[in-house]
Amino acid sequence: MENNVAIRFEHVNKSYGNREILKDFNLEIRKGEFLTIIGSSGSGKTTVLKLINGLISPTFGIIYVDGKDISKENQTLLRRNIGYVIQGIGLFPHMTIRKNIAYVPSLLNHRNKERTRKAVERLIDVVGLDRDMLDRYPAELSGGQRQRVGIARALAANPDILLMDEPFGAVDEITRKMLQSEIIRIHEQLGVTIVFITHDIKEALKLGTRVMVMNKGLVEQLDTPDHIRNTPATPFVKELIEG
Ligand SMILES: Nc1ncnc2c1ncn2[C@@H]1O[C@H](COP(=O)(O)OP(=O)(O)OP(=O)(O)O)[C@@H](O)[C@H]1O
Repeated sequence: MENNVAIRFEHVNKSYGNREILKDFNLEIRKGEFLTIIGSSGSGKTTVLKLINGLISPTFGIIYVDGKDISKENQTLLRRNIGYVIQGIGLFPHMTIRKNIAYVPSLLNHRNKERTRKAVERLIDVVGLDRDMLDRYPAELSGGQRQRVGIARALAANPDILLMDEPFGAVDEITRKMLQSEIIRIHEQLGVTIVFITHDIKEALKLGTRVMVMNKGLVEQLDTPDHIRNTPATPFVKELIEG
């Protein structure tokens, strides 16, 4: 496998009981790509994300991360290299923002407090929050600010891959726009591979270097935002674009 491939699904099938959710699913995501996934509810988007970080296993088929078959990898190490951001990220309410961000193995493991402090400050800068928020508690932040902390925490492990499941779903339109600009900047700055689920076609087209449209466990179209916009491959994609 070429070494510029971050994630690869090879003939993956995922069933829950006798319900087949993904059918002969194939996907290659290159390193540094920003892939957005959009599609009907229940089409298997979250299933794809959970398969990447080994939270669930395929029924058939193989998933490779950085060229390695993940079923043969140490799951803890795999997940350490993959950040996961979900809507309304569960911050620890009794810990300050500083502690919440530092609460990852790579920062906890070394005893160098100064290094941890610097790393946390760098992360809070990266997600565009003021440093004076570090000593507050999650309840003292707005929803959008908490979401930024969630991203900072996911980045704290210095992951190669960032999985984001509707991370901006619960915030107002203005905050959403700011978070979108922030994640584009973070992607450009850190070169991390991002897989991002959204229900908003505008968001999918704005953020993605490629967009995957899913419907009922199948890929309707996987293409650049321009191609999706200008040459929708199926009636489903056309309807999505025309809204
Ligand atoms: N643990 C489970 N057991 C049984 N069925 C499941 C399980 N997890 C998900 N499903 C089903 O699999 C299908 C795909 O779920 P998934 O969460 O991947 O969809 P999604 O595209 O992310 O949907 P949404 O946009 O609504 O979040 C759904 O029909 C869901 O009900």
